[in-house]
Amino acid sequence: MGVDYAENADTVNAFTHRLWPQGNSSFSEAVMSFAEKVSELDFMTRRMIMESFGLDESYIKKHLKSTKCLVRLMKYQGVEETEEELGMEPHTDRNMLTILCQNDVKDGIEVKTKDDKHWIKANPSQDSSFIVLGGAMLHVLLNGRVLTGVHRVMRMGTNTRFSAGLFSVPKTEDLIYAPEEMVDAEHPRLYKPVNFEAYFQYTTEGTGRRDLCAPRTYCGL
Ligand SMILES: O=C(O)CCC(=O)C(=O)O
Ligand SMILES: [Fe+2]
Repeated sequence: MGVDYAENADTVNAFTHRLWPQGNSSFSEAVMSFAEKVSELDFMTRRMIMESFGLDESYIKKHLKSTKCLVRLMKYQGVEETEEELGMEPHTDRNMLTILCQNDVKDGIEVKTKDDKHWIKANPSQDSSFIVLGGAMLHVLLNGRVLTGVHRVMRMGTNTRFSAGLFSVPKTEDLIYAPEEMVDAEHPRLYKPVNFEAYFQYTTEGTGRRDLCAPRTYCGL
């Protein structure tokens, strides 16, 4: 399940109320506290990435204000000892940045190698580690300099895996495009300006649903 605008107490409480009409303040508080703390990590990570490409402070501040956070809570039932089943099909995330954490069930999320040949288990190095994935909009914004890894979730082992993710999602109607600083002779512009909602529709209901190279197909130059 997903809680949109998880940084906002009113929207979180409204979501909680739909599941527990009598209220469930510990659920609301857990979602808001997760959103607040993991958002800090999201902001810090995006800031570091952007600074490393020489984008200036005013651009970064404006960018960080242009996103909202979606918190998703996922459950993958365990399987029989010798079995292995797909829990979430291979995809790339559409948003800016995704930060995932999970319970102590180690195996689950897998990332495809760039040569498209192998799946690598992306096990967190320790319990307190997060998995960070670049989304399609960050890829477009940074003119392809941060990749959007193809990933999937496998169900293996008998234990149930839970994961929680914070997805920073554009909330702006403004078109998303790479600033001039990201474009030069070595890095020609790769994408046309893109409207996130339209891209979302295209990859949800349109022909882009299973397209693992959707940015290129949808807005590639
Ligand atoms: O559950 C996970 O670890 C991954 C979930 C995921 O990839 C997604 O929600 O986009
Ligand atoms: Fe994902």
